[in-house]
Amino acid sequence: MSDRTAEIKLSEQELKKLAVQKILEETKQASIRVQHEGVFGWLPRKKAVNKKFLNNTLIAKLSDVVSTGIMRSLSTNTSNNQTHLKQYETLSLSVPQPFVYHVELNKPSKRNAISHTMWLEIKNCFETLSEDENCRSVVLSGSGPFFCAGIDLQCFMDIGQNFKETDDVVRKCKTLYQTIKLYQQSLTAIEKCVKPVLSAVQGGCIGGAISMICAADLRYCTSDAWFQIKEIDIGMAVDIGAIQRLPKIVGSGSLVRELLFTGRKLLAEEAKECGLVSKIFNSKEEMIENSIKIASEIASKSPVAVQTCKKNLLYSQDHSVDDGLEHIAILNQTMLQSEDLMIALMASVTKSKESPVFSKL
Ligand SMILES: CC/C=C\C=C\CC(=O)SCCNC(=O)CCNC(=O)[C@H](O)C(C)(C)COP(=O)(O)OP(=O)(O)OC[C@H]1O[C@@H](n2cnc3c(N)ncnc32)[C@H](O)[C@@H]1OP(=O)(O)O
Repeated sequence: MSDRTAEIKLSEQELKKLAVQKILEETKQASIRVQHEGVFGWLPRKKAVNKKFLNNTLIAKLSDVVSTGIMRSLSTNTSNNQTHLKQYETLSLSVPQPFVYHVELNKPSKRNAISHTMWLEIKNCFETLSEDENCRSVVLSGSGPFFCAGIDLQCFMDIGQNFKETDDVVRKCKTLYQTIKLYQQSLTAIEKCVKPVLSAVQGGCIGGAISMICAADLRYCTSDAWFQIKEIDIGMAVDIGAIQRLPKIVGSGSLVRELLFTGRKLLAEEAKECGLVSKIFNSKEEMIENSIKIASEIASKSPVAVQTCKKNLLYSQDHSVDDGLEHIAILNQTMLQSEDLMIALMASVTKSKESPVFSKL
């Protein structure tokens, strides 16, 4: 037996002795605890958690994930402004901040009234932005002094023109049904866009434009803004979303009915009071600047977290609390495994002054 083996044997014996001593000591302590706590006193006591140690371990473990995440982000985060922007006839698109898209209804000479082309382009635009990994939030506004005058009245003329092609009621119904469904889908594309949509209203917001902003996530306006569910004055019931969405936004069924049945104007202050808008600004410039700022803050957060919030908000809107909870549990069993969680957690734990960088989604 070498000296070295003897040395180890000796320390093993020593270790055994120490272990026995430790067990006896713990047993003695436990027997004292049993007198006060009953049978649970036999359970060994856990040492107090060393928070600093935990913190450091967490940081060390996460830094690997983060550095690979950041590297991947850096390699894909080409300047957002260079992204090829889709061209539309009735909408104007810009990217005022990284990952923030600004969609403007762009027919100011017609008070941004929604023509057939604009209905189609809104649908296409928001479906595209929902998929676009360069987009994380959207500001929706109207160019010129007026947000939107509702449906372009020419649409009704066009429908009338189509009617001339047949006398048959079923065929006429088909034309109308398809048109209504298309316009509904156009605004639903705003609601279903997984990137939060902030609507910003200046001047008037009439008829179909109210249904439009009801499909957005956030609503702001200027102090000169007014809102009017004008459909009643043109002899029709709203059929593109305000009846379904407005009561869930303002809460007062009485007010919603008053606005629907009378078509009276709702001014900015009252719109804020009832919850239709959450902020009022003094001017359009201030409103757009602040909307972009808030959109930019949203864009700085984990896209996984933001998009999951929006999906679950949307789902929960039309389901029971239990169903909504099940939906988020199923979503988050996947989302919580994303690198985004680690990256955000790391920035939070280290109180980093730099915003965390997330990969595109
Ligand atoms: C299947 C059905 C689906 C959806 C249905 C939706 C229903 C609705 O949206 S109901 C609401 C319909 N909209 C209106 O009734 C608004 C009518 N317009 C106005 O009341 C006013 O024009 C105004 C919006 C209050 C603006 O007034 P002002 O600033 O004084 O400008 P004007 O000189 O009146 O208008 C400038 C220019 O814009 C044209 N225009 C305005 N609104 C519409 C519109 N909705 N459709 C088509 N064109 C509109 C107006 O004709 C003027 O055009 P010019 O060529 O300069 O004459």
